[in-house]
Amino acid sequence: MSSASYRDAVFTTPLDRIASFSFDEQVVACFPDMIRRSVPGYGQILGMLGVIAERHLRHGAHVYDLGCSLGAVGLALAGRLPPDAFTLTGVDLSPAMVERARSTLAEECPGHHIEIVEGDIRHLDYRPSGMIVLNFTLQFLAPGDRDAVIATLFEALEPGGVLVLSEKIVAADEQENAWLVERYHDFKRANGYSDLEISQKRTALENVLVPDTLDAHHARLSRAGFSRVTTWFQYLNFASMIAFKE
Ligand SMILES: Nc1ncnc2c1ncn2[C@@H]1O[C@H](C[S@+](CC[C@H]([NH3+])C(=O)[O-])CC(=O)[O-])[C@@H](O)[C@H]1O
Ligand SMILES: O=C(O)C(=O)Cc1ccccc1
Repeated sequence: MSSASYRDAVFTTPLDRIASFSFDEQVVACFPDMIRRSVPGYGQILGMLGVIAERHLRHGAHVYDLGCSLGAVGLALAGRLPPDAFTLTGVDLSPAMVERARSTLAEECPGHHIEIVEGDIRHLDYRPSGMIVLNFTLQFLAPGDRDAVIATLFEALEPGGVLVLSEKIVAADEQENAWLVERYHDFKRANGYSDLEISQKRTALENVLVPDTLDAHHARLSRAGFSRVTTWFQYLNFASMIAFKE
């Protein structure tokens, strides 16, 4: 079992051919560093998820963390809520992520009821739940698959349940979007990434991470049946929404 975590150097050297970004062993080994240096507000969003769970979760309710990567959402909830407050299923498609999430959670929160399942969130048999979190995951699904997943999650939520959706977003206005993307690249530079790393990763993410506008997210959530949707967080071109089921 290797639990060492490395600095993200995935795109540091010039690559002849830039392969599509994938959540493989190389990414898993540096993922905590990669996501903290690349997603504005990542730590703040995780902290707030615990607060949202405290406020909205019925005692003992079930939580899904979809696209759980290394289980950060489960860890955040376990850090704020006692073991009997909730059960949680983390789901991820990447075997390397799942293997490491399991060992981390077993070590960090042994008393909590958290299981990690290797699977595709598009084809899961969901059980009734009080809270479903997609923390930067929907953006990796083919755009044509997104409506059906959100509709399924609406059905899985109990009345009073909440869906938290964090996403990289695109602004509809071209000038606004250009400014946000430029400042996002400045944010990455300030976090130690070189121009080469920024540009090679951007190429690797083309057609892999396809962002929607905030309006498209709100419209999709409304179509699925959510009566109220609030964007509770935005930092540059990264946002988090909460959708309420009546
Ligand atoms: N169809 C799918 N089914 C299951 N998992 C998937 C699928 N597609 C992609 N994934 C998984 O979604 C995760 C997205 S990362 C989430 C961060 C985490 N939530 C965090 O709070 O640290 C976000 C990012 O890296 O920007 C990866 O682990 C993929 O394997
Ligand atoms: O780095 C980027 O450009 C992002 O959009 C965030 C990100 C973080 C981790 C994996 C993939 C994308």
